[in-house]
Amino acid sequence: MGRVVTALRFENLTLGYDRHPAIHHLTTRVEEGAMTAIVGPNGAGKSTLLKGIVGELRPITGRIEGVAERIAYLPQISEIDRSFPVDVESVVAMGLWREVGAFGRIGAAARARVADAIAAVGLEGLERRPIGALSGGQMQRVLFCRLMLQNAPLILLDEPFAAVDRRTMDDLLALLAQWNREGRTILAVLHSFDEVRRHFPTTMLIARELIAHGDTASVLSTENLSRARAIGEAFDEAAPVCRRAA
Ligand SMILES: Nc1ncnc2c1ncn2[C@@H]1O[C@H](COP(=O)(O)OP(=O)(O)OP(=O)(O)O)[C@@H](O)[C@H]1O
Repeated sequence: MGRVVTALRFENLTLGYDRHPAIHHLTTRVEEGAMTAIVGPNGAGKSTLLKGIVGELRPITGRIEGVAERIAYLPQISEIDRSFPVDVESVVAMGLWREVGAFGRIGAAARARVADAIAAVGLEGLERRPIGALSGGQMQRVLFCRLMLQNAPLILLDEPFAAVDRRTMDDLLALLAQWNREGRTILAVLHSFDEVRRHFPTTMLIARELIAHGDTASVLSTENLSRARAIGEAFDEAAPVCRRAA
């Protein structure tokens, strides 16, 4: 057995908006090199959890430990502005900004890496196309390509296969598996249990709180899923701030 190292530790973590908790009292850990799906009903707090990990949201209570210095984060596609007049190659090259700086010139070696990454996601020939003129699947390939260049040990993805065709999803799942084999930790918010069961060995099921976290087959039990559904349905958006002891 290899050494098991904790990548992320959540300690009594509560995250929310205007002090109103979206997810509360989460205590669990994600091991380094895990390939974990985050699932739960609509409004369960899945996107909120990713925002907490990247530091877009500060904990209301509790903490997150072990966050890698470099995180590659793919937000929901709806949060990405595609009207910005920029082409495929430029968006992909942004994946190198940590290495070359925001306004740095890209040298020949970096340019070759960008070209290789574009080829790896099957987008050769589209380098100069404005991102506003891409299909949903092509755009998601561009974003995965940028993630690839970020070369981060921790990769967070929020519904990466929404609005993509079957072929693109299979190609992108293969990329995720490859990144995971390279030792990267992957956390992905997903809705399709088929993909979760087939490709993600571990799953975290949340519904405003942690329902279960562990090996995918046990987490996605009928009992756990109906508990998650019941908590999701019972949640009162107008409820007062949580009173449970911290
Ligand atoms: N910017 C915000 N301001 C206020 N409340 C928010 C904000 N973003 C999310 N929420 C609320 O926080 C709760 C959790 O939302 P979140 O987006 O994390 O859920 P989710 O599990 O990702 O849902 P879905 O599967 O529908 O994308 C919801 O009640 C939502 O209305």
